[in-house]
Amino acid sequence: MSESSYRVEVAKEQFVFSAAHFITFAGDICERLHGHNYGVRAAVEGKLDENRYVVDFIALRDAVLKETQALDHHVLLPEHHAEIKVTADDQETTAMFRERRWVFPNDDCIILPVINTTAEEIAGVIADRVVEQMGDSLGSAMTLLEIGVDENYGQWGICRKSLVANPSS
Ligand SMILES: Nc1nc2c(c(=O)[nH]1)N=C([C@H](O)[C@H](O)COP(=O)(O)OP(=O)(O)OP(=O)(O)O)CN2
Repeated sequence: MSESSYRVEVAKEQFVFSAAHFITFAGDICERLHGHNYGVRAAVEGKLDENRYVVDFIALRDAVLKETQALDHHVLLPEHHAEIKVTADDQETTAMFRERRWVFPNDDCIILPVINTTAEEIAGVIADRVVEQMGDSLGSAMTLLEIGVDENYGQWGICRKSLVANPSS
């Protein structure tokens, strides 16, 4: 008999956040600061539990919504970029790339544990935070969490996180 696996997806209208960022690409090209109306979606795969669902999609929805809203109306900066150096004093956050410098009030910024604030990396951060937030409600029957981040109405970066073999990776 073949084994079944199941997938739950949440893709709600409220899963949007507006944020500013800039990335580097092609080695040393650094974008100008700009913004996106990002979209987010999430999926969990696994077997059915005793409720006959993979995960309560209300719990998944609420966790994704919380992490989405946390990013709204912020400047997203990378913590681990080799050349974009981000520092903060008690009032202002400064990002530097070679001779260029951007200064923001601290409250306007979120420094993400990423190398580049691409849609893929933002998806990875949201995935980690959703796993952390959901804790035990992501039961052992679940095998995969997938988070998608859309930068521009159809340009998705996706992170797939295994929930069994090595949940912390
Ligand atoms: N795989 C990825 N590719 C690109 C990413 C990314 O996160 N993952 N990001 C970018 C840039 O952030 C770029 O700014 C994308 O913005 P977008 O507005 O879509 O690009 P355009 O310059 O074409 O903007 P228009 O508004 O459509 O003119 C690039 N690649």
